[in-house]
Parts: sequence; structure tokens; C-alpha cells
Amino acid sequence: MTHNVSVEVTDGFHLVIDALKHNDIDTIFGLVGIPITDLARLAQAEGMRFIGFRHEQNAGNAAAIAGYMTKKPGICLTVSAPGFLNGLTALANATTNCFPMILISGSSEREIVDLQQGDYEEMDQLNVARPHCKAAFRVLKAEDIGIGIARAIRAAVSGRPGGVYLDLPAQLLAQTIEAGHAQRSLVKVIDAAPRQLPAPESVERALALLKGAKKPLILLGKGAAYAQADADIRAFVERTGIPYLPMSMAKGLLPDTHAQSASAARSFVLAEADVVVLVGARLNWLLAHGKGKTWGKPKQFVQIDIAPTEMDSNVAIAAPLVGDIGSCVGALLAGLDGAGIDKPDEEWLGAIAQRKEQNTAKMAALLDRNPVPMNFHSALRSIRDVLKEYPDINLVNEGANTLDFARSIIDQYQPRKRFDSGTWGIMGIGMGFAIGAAVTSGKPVVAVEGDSAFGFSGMELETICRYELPVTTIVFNNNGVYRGTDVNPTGGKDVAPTVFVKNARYDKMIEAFGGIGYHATTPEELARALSEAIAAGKPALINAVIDETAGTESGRLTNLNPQSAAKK
Ligand SMILES: Cc1ncc(Cn2c(C)c(CCOP(=O)(O)OP(=O)(O)O)sc2=O)c(N)n1
Repeated sequence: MTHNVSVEVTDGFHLVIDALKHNDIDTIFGLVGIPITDLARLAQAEGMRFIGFRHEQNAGNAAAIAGYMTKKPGICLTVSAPGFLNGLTALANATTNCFPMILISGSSEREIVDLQQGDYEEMDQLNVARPHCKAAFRVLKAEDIGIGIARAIRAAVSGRPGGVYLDLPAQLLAQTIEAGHAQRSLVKVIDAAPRQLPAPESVERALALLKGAKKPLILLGKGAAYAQADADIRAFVERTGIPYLPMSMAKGLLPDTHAQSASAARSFVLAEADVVVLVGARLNWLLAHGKGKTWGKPKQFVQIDIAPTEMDSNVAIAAPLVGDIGSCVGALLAGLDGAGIDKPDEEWLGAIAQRKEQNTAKMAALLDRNPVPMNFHSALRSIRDVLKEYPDINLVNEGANTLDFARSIIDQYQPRKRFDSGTWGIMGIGMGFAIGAAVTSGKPVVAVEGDSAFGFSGMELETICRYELPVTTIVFNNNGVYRGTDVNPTGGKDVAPTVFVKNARYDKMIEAFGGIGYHATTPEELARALSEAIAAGKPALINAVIDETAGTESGRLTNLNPQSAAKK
């Protein structure tokens, strides 16, 4: 006689969801399709949030900014090949910016891909991903899903955070596995991003260098914001009395109105400082590689970074401090009293104050003007004055002139509230970051967008409306990329490469999805619309008409454009 013993089984679909939830991950950003539609349905049915997008790059950007805000990897889920490739830009950008995220894509079976037999959406995704992310893994057996998710989480957040690719062939999801065995295969990641303490001698060396400094400067990078060591970083700045300069996404670690902020004297302090403490700021193109006329006189650098190989990347580092930023800053603070470091010279502080006063007066003169139509400055003054009333607002910002001017005009008062084009200067992060920030924080978001930049992700207005997110998008509409005045030299029918439809009404776009559209032609109209939109807490778009002649090609990066011989 045979006995039918029923064995409870589960499958790969359920195991992926169980493994994510087992590690306290509650949200997936993605775009459904073969073979992951049912995975998205199941995630939602099992109590996770699945935020469905209109393009995978925006879902990836939302996952990346969620990782930056929480220090837990954001999850992006896509279909194979084209969907994976659309997500790959966001994965690469996350890795470049050190945002922890995991791109999970369905894929074709190995035996078909490796024989190149022409499967539906066939691509060797694991090998395509590898050069563009921090780590990449593939899972072939259901019992390995738990360890695969664990490896991806640890790789994304440990050491220097970044993007991780996890390849899930379609048949893995349908694989069945005995339920008890499945449960035992789950892995809860313990201490995913362990503290990495600096060597005592490195701390002493750094403090000794600071002791000898006459014109010290602290430079805060977005790594300092990511570290969530806000109190210690503020204490280090305030106890040393050293002037500081925040990179754009580090703004708000101390309020931009802080007396020690040297932002209004940026060029002066970079050129004149003698010892510079880099806190989670890499000496890449954003800091002129630490050399040349931007940096003027020879400097000595203290560099705090979690990656030892970051040291000497561009210039010699006199005092490398390798470890996680919280541990490094904490060690400096602990050694401060015993190091006998004096407050900076009054002459140095006075020179900075004078330069700040001069530059602030120049900016005030620009901001006080009220040209018709608006220019970047009058529009940004209006936004600045409204946002002053919302110190915890999330601000997304991209464009060329819109990015450059907003960075110095709109003050930040709290850390991890400004999200922008970052290390790559990438366009297209706008709506993805806005959705990621709104879903992650549950708080209002204002996205200040160049009209070209907005165009990269504008279809996500429907996503914002569908989830009723408190996102107000302000489109700086100057009729084109950088500006709207270029002309086709041939006189032909085609407009110039940088010009858009004149006087477009982007506010009508959001109305198509039930959002609130505003059309603003003056700073007063802009301020009124912005205040109303934030108070309403609903999806809104303000079409801000900006003088089409106001832009500069490539904003402050004009010098990066190669000059064609014909132009010389
Ligand atoms: C993905 C991508 N494509 C193209 C660019 C080149 N680019 C582009 C296309 C910009 C848009 C500038 O136009 P805008 O209207 O957004 O901004 P402003 O009007 O504020 O100058 S800024 C910039 O560097 C980029 N950085 N990233």
C-alpha cells in the first residue's frame, strides 16, 4: 500500500519575496513584463510596495536614491535584455555616486544564451552588467536564492556602497522547493556594512597636519551626508572653527546659512587654503582633480574615505584616513582636545568673511532684478523664499543653468534633502529621484528641472499621479537645451539642435493624468503656485516661463566643450 505524504512546497517567486522581506526590504521599484510580472504581483500580495514605472531607468533611479537616503539597498526589478539595459544606466550611475541599489532582472536560460540560440529577449546580462556595477551575481537554483539576495545586499552597502546586479533566469522563479528547506535557505544579513575604524597613527597624523595649518578648510562630500554621522560632523566643524564647503548633495549637513559656511567664497577658499580636510569628497572633475588654477597654492590634504585606493587618485594625500566616515570623524573628535589645535587665524576667517560679503552682495543684486520674462535668478529667488518655510522639503534638481544656479541660490537646512545630477552630471534623474524620495520619506518633494532635463523622465508624471505622490515639478521652460535662441544656419525647416517647441505648456501634461498644472510668468505667480502646491500635497507641475536668451551653453561647464577648428 502506498502512503501519499503531502509535502508542502514553495517556489522561486515566493522565495525571492521571502528573502527580501527577511532582510527588512519592503519596497520594489520596477516595470513588469515577462518573466517578472507575477513576481511584482506576489510582492504586492505579500505586503510589499511595488511602484510600477513607465521606463526602467526611472525605476532604477528611484531605487538608487532610496538607497542613498536609507543606507539599505533600493531594489529595481526589470524584465530581461531591453528592460535590463534600461535599468543599467541607473545601476551605473548609482555605482558612480556610491548609492546602494540592487538591479534584479529576469533573464533567459543559460543553456540557450550560452549557445546563442536566439531566445525571446536573449542577452548575456551578467557579463553586460559586470563592468558597470560593483558586483554581479546569478542564481540558478531555488535553494540559492536566499544566499544570492544576501550577497547582493552585503555587496551593495559594505565598503564603498554601489550598484549590484542580480540575474534571475526565468525558470528559477518557477522552480519548486520543499517549504522547510526553503525557509532554512533564507539568510538574514548580519552587520551588512561593518564599521571600518581608522588606524590610530592615521588619526594622529591628520591632527598633526591640522595643528600646523594656518588656513584650514573642511570639504564635505555626499559621502559625508550618506554616512548619517550628522552630529559628529557638525561637532567637528564647530569645535575646530574651521570654515567648510559642502558639495551639492552634502548641503544641509550644516544649514547653508551657518556662519562657518564658505560656499559664498568657494573660489577664494579653494585657492587660498593650506590644509584641506576631504570628508567623503573625491578629488574628481567636480573638484578639478585637486590641482590647477582652481587650487592655486600647493595644498596638503587630509582625506577621509572608506576606500584606501581612493588616496593619491589625483594628487598626493599627506594624511590618508581610511575607514567609514562616522568612525573617522569620531576618532578625530576624540583626539581634538589632546592635539592642541588652535582656532583658525582671525586673518583667514576675516578674509573669507570679506569675500563672502562681496559675493553675497553681487548675488543679491542679481536676485533683486525682476526682468520680464523671468530669468534663472528671479525664478530661483522666488523658489528659495518659499522653500525657506519648508526646511525639511526634499529637493530634486537637474539641468545645466537650472542646476548650477539652484545649487548656489536655494539653501538647504537638513542633510540628505538635496538630490541632483551628482558625480556624472547625468540628466534624467529628476522624476525617478522625486518618486524615490517621496515614497521613501513620505514627505513632499519639489523637483526644479531644466526643460530638457525634465524631458528625459517626464512620462513618470503619470506614475506620480497614479500613486498620488506629493511631488511638485517646476519646469524652467526656456524653449530648449540651455536656451531657446539657436538657429539653423542653413535657414532650413529643421530647428537648431538645441531648440524645442516654443512656449510649450508642460503644465497641460500633468492635467492629462489628473494632476494640478500651473503656468507662471512672474516670480509672484511662481511663489503662489509653489506654496499652493506644497500645501495641497498632491501631484503638481508649474510651467515657469524663463527668458529663452538667459541660458549659457552647458551652464558652468562651457569649458568642457571641445572647440571645433571651424569656431577658432
Ligand atoms: C543622459 C544625459 N544626456 C545628455 C546630457 C548633456 N546635457 C544636457 C542635455 C543638459 C540639459 C540642459 O538643458 P536644460 O533645459 O535641462 O537646462 P537649462 O535650461 O537649465 O540650461 S545638461 C547636460 O550636460 C547629460 N548630461 N546627460
